[in-house]
Amino acid sequence: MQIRGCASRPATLQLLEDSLVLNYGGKPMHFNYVWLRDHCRSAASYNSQTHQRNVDTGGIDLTIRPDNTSVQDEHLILTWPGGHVTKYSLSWLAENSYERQKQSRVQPRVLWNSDIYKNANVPSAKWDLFMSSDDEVKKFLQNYLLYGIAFVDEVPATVEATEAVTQRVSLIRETTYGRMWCFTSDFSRGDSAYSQLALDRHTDTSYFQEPCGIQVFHCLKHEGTGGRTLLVDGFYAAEKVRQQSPENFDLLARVPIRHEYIEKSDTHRNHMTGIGPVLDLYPWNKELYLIRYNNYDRSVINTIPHELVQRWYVAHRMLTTELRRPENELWVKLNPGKVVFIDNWRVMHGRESFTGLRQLCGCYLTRDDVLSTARGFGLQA
Ligand SMILES: C[N+](C)(C)CCCC[C@H](N)C(=O)O
Ligand SMILES: O=C(O)CCC(=O)C(=O)O
Ligand SMILES: [Fe+2]
Repeated sequence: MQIRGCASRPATLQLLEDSLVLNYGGKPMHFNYVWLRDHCRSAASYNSQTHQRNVDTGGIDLTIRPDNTSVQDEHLILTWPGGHVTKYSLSWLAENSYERQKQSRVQPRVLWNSDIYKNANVPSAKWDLFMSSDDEVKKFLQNYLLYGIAFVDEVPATVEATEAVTQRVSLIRETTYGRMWCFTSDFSRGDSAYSQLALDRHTDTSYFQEPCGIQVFHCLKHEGTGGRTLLVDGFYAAEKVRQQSPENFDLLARVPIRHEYIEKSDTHRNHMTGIGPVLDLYPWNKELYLIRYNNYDRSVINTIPHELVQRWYVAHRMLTTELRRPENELWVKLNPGKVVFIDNWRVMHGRESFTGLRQLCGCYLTRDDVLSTARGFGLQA
């Protein structure tokens, strides 16, 4: 069937056994009949006020086929057995087709090494404007989404002000470390973060089944030396592995690894485990969306046979080599006033060893809420 309207682009339809092929805008797209009934946007099938489905999917005949199919005025019109009519705009179908999804990215990003990030001259937000202007928050979030890190400067050096900054973009994710936490090297918790030791690049809470989405740091005080913060774009490194060795990349994406946090003290008892691959990808477009990399908290590997163990270590080494390239390291001294937001699903953090009193406060944020705020500003997230 070939249909040509005056202002419309040509569209052709081909009816198959359980699906139809729509050729529109030069690309063939396949739509399954059950899918087409299930996604019907008619008032009876879909509540456009609440954006919720009314159709009882469980009641759709799995061998359903439309009695009649046509394209008119840039719309696909289907008449189903029983008379129900479904109307889709061709642009909606194109937008929501698998073929389109497969080609597009969920999250546009700028992958960086130290030079790329520095040359981009990404501005920091300023406390005053950040607290009063939605436009400033929007710009901040755009940078955060692209780079996986973003800064707010001139923030009063208090826990309250730090909390207020985070409330502009998300909800705080309370964990065993508290809601807002403030810590020094006092070993108050059974973890090396509470020491003066250097910490190699890592992601936090890899021992959660869903690692925290965002980490916020604000150094309220440091009377001593060292203590700089290290930031490394894990996705930049992972993509280098993908280029060099698709097999290694694939292994890191397939082999499940356990991380663990065990704390037994007079005041705290915790035993957390999370299981997942080092690299998590969306299956349909192979886009990377999460990296779990914490050599301190990685637990026993006993879920794979020995030949795979050897191959996994080789792949892990390749990733580690990329992560450790000096040109990929961004070092910043977090002075009081500078708040950093870190995408804990993407960007690794670490720190230099230090002397003296160093007080760091911050919190974790829920990823869903940060992304929701971003979408509210019209950003792609
Ligand atoms: C940030 N804060 C100090 C509260 C917690 C640190 C958690 C440290 C843990 N090894 C991890 O990497 O998850
Ligand atoms: O002390 C720091 O700068 C960061 C320590 C750390 O990795 C953490 O708290 O998660
Ligand atoms: Fe950490």
